[in-house]
Amino acid sequence: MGTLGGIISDTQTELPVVDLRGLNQSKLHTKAWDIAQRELIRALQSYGGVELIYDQVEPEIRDGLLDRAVPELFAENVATDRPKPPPLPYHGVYMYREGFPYFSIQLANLNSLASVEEYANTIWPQGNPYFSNVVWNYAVYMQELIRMIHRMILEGLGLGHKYESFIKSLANSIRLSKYHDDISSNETKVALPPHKDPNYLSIIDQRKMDGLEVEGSDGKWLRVSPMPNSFIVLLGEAMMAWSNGRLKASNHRVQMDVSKERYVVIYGSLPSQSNDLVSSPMELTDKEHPTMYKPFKYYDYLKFRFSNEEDTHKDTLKAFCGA
Ligand SMILES: O=C(O)CCC(=O)C(=O)O
Ligand SMILES: [Fe+2]
Repeated sequence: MGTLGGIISDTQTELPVVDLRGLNQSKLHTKAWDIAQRELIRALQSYGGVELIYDQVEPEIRDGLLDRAVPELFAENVATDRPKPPPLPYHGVYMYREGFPYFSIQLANLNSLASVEEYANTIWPQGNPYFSNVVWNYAVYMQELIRMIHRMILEGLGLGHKYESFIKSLANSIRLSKYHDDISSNETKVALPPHKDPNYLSIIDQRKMDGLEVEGSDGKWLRVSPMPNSFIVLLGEAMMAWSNGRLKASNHRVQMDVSKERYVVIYGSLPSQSNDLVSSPMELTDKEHPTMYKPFKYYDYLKFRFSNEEDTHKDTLKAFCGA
């Protein structure tokens, strides 16, 4: 344990760990940055996921979000007063999976404190400054981290010059999730079935309750048990397509004792609604890497994917836009 700026473990039983402590975008191309970038790419090529040690987020914000703001939100019965299904799958405010003790609230187009306040006002008519501030402060920290990861990915693929325009094309979202079933047995079971996220990247903060499992290249499930100062990052299908399959989308699931409550926060990057074409740059196609996916519109793919949810496509993205 403990190599600075590099990989700590990449055995087949654990997700690789990359240390980002001391790094930021003013440290581009220092030795530590280059090592971390290389190891990040390696992890995303073979697992589609990585544990990042990142200590820039104020502990009061992380604790406040997961220990207070999110539980208080779910205490408002947002999970039981289920409104109509959202107009766009994975994009409305409310999400759940039929038959699983999982419920999630997504705040899309997260671009200002006012956008969080607007949502908070729908739950608490007098507003809830604690909730709004903690969610927005967390989003600001995540924005910095997600930019750093995208920069490492683009540079690692030799496309650093596309970074600014890529970042401009992104939207961000935050999902607040709760897992719990009102049962007395302490049985461990699948609480969220295996899936790939459709977006570019997901940064998961689960803190005290484990449950996330990532499929390794040998098909075995790796139990993820992040350290208190780390985050789990998973690559989604849009990034796999953009990278022309050079990076892999992580297949993952949640397995846990659902008689206990588990809260999770996921910050994500995805194509913006006004410009949602996912098209792999031609630099990533050559003889050894023929085109894997035709350019596609992200929101069309979401509709396809979620209208085929019960379908048994082994690879939904390929079925939609495979070349
Ligand atoms: O709860 C977790 O750890 C991951 C949840 C997840 O994969 C999702 O909501 O897409
Ligand atoms: Fe997921």
